[in-house]
Amino acid sequence: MVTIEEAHKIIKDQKVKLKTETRKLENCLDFSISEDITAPFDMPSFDNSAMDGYALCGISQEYIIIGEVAAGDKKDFKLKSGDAVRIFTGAKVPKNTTAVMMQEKTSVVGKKLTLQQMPKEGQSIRRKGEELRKGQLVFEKGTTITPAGIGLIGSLGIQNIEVYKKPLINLITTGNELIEPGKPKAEGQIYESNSYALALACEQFGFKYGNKKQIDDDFEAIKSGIKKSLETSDVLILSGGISVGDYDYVKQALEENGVVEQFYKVFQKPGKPLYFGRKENKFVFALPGNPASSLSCFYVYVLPFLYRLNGSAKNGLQRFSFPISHDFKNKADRPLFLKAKISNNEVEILDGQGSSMILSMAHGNALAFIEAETSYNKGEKLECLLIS
Ligand SMILES: Nc1nc2c(c(=O)[nH]1)N[C@H]1C(S)=C(S)[C@@H](COP(=O)(O)OP(=O)(O)OC[C@H]3O[C@@H](n4cnc5c(N)ncnc54)[C@H](O)[C@@H]3O)O[C@H]1N2
Ligand code: MOO
Repeated sequence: MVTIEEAHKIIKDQKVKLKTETRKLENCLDFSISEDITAPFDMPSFDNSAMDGYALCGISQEYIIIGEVAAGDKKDFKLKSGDAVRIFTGAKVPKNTTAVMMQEKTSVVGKKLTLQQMPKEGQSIRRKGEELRKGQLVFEKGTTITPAGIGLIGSLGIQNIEVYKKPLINLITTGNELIEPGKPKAEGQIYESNSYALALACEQFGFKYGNKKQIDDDFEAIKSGIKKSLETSDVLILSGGISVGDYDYVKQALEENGVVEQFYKVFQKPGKPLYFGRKENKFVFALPGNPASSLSCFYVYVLPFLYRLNGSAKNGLQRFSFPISHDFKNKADRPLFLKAKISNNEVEILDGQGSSMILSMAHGNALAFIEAETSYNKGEKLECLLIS
């Protein structure tokens, strides 16, 4: 049995080989970049108008309109004092432009332009390089690409990005009692739900699983299922069959497949029988079968490791401390990850904390962490991991 800190350290200390690939801009969402991205040119790359209106030379109330420039035009006017040019948003401002005045503040008679207010120098001009300078660091290696990030990289004219490959993840659930949702349920059976929760937890954070398999509590079937799944996994996630019952075959089946235990059992609730192992560059998390235990262990241990394999600078769920909305005492000798709900800047520990109970997790949005044998008074701050 290891402590939570020891388990995290063992996971963190694993030597991993990160693989990279080149991906097209549009296929990079949630990938982590594997080399710094710098601006290839100033952005904007030329002074341009922020408004539809008139580019003006000199500060005055009246000007003569000498031409027009629209977005994308290559025309190159050189203004003299008193000149104005009709201009549109995004168009390159002519040389010697002092300011741009939006058209709503102007009136035009023939070629004569009259302003309703005096222009201010530089008004409504987006200056070359005001957002980014050529060579400036845009994204550090390890940054996860968001939609805005894709927009920014695209605006820099970059089409192919060097990213870390995502780990290949396979899922195996075990248990004779498990049947697929949608099928009729016999006495003693329950619907298999962990694979759905785990698969979508992967997807929520930008990871996809390759395949999922449901296997009965049969040693040979579990052993060969693991062998086959390992062939195509960087990370194999199992659920169930990892405790000490007569039909809990997962640990032995992993060992017989050459997986080497890195830790087994963590001093925590839920998720005590959590197992972590490795076979060369393949990693295995065997999560306890109880639905709340498997998902908590995914959030607390598997997710940070997936981020690591993904080359991401992130190391797990976001953590925040919130005042607790009621008194709470952890009477247990183990630290707890409690299903909790953050609302109105307070955290409430929800009813229904059993490891088999997923209702409170589904209604909540956080896991609150409490040390063993610790009390909290209403208003005291409690550390929470945000799950949604
Ligand atoms: N004698 C002991 N018994 C148990 C201990 C212990 O220390 N000594 N630990 C308990 C703890 S803590 C946990 S957690 C469970 C974990 O057991 P397993 O990982 O072997 O899980 P199973 O026995 O296969 O299943 C537990 C529970 O969860 C349901 N389950 C399993 N898989 C799924 C699934 N894919 N979808 C939905 N529900 C699932 C299963 O039906 C069981 O009710 O062991 C305790 N026992
Ligand atoms: O440690 Mo288990 O996950 O509580 O039921």
